[in-house]
Amino acid sequence: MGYLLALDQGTSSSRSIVFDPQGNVVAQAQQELLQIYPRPGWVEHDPMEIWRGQLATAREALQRAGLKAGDIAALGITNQRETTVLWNRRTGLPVHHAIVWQDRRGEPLCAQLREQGHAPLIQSRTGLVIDSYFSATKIRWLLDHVPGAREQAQRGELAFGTIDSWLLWQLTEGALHATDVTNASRTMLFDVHRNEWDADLLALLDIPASLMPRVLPSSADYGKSRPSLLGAPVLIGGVAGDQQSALFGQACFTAGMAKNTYGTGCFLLMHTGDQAIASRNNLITTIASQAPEASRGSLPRAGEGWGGGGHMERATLPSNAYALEGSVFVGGAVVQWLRDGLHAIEASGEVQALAQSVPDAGGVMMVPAFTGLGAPYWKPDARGTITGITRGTTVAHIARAALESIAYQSAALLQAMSRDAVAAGGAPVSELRVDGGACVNDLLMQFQADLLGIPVVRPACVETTALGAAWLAGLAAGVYRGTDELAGLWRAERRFQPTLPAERAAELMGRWERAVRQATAG
Ligand SMILES: Nc1ncnc2c1ncn2[C@@H]1O[C@H](COP(=O)(O)OP(=O)(O)O)[C@@H](O)[C@H]1O
Ligand SMILES: O=P(O)(O)OC[C@H](O)CO
Repeated sequence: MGYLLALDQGTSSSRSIVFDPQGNVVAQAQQELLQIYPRPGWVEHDPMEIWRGQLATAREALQRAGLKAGDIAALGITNQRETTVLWNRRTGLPVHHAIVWQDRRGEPLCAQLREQGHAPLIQSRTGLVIDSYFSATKIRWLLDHVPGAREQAQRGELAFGTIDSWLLWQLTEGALHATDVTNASRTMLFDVHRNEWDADLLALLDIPASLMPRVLPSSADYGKSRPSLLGAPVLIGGVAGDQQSALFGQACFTAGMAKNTYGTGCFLLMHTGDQAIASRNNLITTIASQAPEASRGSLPRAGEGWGGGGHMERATLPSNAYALEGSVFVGGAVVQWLRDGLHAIEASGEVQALAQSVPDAGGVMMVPAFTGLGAPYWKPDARGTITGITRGTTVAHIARAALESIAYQSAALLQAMSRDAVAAGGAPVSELRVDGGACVNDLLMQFQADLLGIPVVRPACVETTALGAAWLAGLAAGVYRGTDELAGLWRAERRFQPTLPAERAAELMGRWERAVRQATAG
C-alpha cells in the first residue's frame, strides 16, 4: 500500500509511472503519440489514441511493478497543457481531433483581439498575453468550423476539456467533467484572482459557459476510476498541468523557488507565493498547484462544495498559489539540430564531449531563433544567427556555442523573473532546480550556474513532472501530511556552484544581448 500512480500525458508520448511512498520510481511504461499535421502551423492529436495509450501504459506500469490496483493509494494526472478537446456528453465521442498547444490556427482571432485593445483586460483577468497557444481560440475555432458544433454547444450537449479533463471523463466513464486550477489558468478564459470562469471573456469569445468543466484544486478528491479500467477503483487525488506539476515535484512550494525544465524547449517557472505578479517583462502569470495542508481539515470533493456556475466555493479551498512562467522555444532542440541538421554528432549524448574538446566557444555566439524568440523578447520574426566566427573556429566551438545558447536564453528569462519579483517587493531567485532530458549535461548545467551566479541543483529523481502529480495524489489520499514532509523527501543529486566572477558573467550576458539585437534587427 501507499504506492502512487502518475499518468503523464505529454505532447510526444503518454507515460505512466508507479512511485513508492518515498518517491522512488518502481516501474514505468510509455507509448509514443501520433502527431497529426493537417496544414502548416496546425498540430492535432487523436483524443481516443491519447486515452487508449494512457490506459495501456497505466496497466503496463502496474504489471511491471508487480502491483494490483488495490496497492495504489491514489493516482495523479499531469498533462500537456492548453491542448483542447470538445466532446459529446452523451456519446463521449470527440467532435474533432484535439487541437494541440503548438497549433497556430487561432492567430487571426488573436490578432483581432489585440487590435480591438483587449490585451489589458485579458492580462488582468487571466495573467496571460493574447496568444493562440492558449485554449480559448482553439475552442472558438472548433465551434466555428465543426459542422453542428455551435448548435450542440448551445443545447448544452458538448463538453470542453484540456487533456486532464478528457482523462478524468474517461477514467470515471463520464461521471465527472472537471479540471484543476493550473490547467484552467491556461485557457485564457479563467479569472485567476477569483478562481472562476470569466463571464466577460466567455462572452467576448462567444463560448457558451455550459461547455466549461468544474474547477478543483490540484490535490482533491476527484472520485474513483471505474473498477473495470485498472482492475479495482483507484482514488484520483491529483491533477496538474505538466509544468506546474514539475514545479511541485521539485518541491518548489514557496515564493522565490524556481525550476527549469530543459526539454525540446525550456519551461521556467518561479513560485510567487500568494501574489499574482503582473510581469513588466512579458512573462506569464499562472496558477501553481494548490495543495491542502494537514491543518485544513477535509479535502474538497468533486461532488460537493461547488457553486452552481461551475466555480469553486472559496471557503472550501486552499488559498491560491501563483507562479511566473516563461519559455525558451529552442532548448534541447538546438542539440537535435547539431545532430540532424549539421551532422556534427551522431547522438545527443555526444555533444558534451565535443563541446568540452575546446576550452570555450572561442568568441562564437549562437542565437537559435529558429522559430523566433520567446519571452522575454517575443520576436516572432527573429531568425537564428551564429556570430564571431574566425578562421580558427571549429565544429567544436559551434557545438559549445549551441549548448551555451540554451543557458543564455534561460538566464535572460530568470533574470527577467527576478526583476519582476524584486519590483513586487520579493527576493530574486537564489537557486535554480533543473530537470528534463538536457539536464544530464554537466557542462550546460555548470555554465548555467556561472551565468546566473546562483547554484543550479539537479535532483536525484529527475522524473519531477510525474512525481509532482504523484505527490498531489498522495496528499489527497493521506499518504503525506503536507508539503513540509514532501520538501524533506526531495533530494539533490548534484549542486553546480557558480565559479565565474560576477563581472565576467555580466560581460557574457552583455555579449548575448548584443547577439540577440543582431538576430532581431531588420
Ligand atoms: N546529453 C545531452 N546534452 C544536451 N541535450 C540533450 C542531451 N541529451 C538529450 N538532450 C536533449 O534533450 C531533449 C529531450 O529532452 P526531453 O525532456 O525528453 O524533451 P521533451 O519532453 O521536450 O520531448 C532533446 O532536445 C535532446 O536534444
Ligand atoms: O508535454 P510537454 O512536456 O511538451 O509540455 C507541454 C506544455 O505543457 C505546453 O504548455
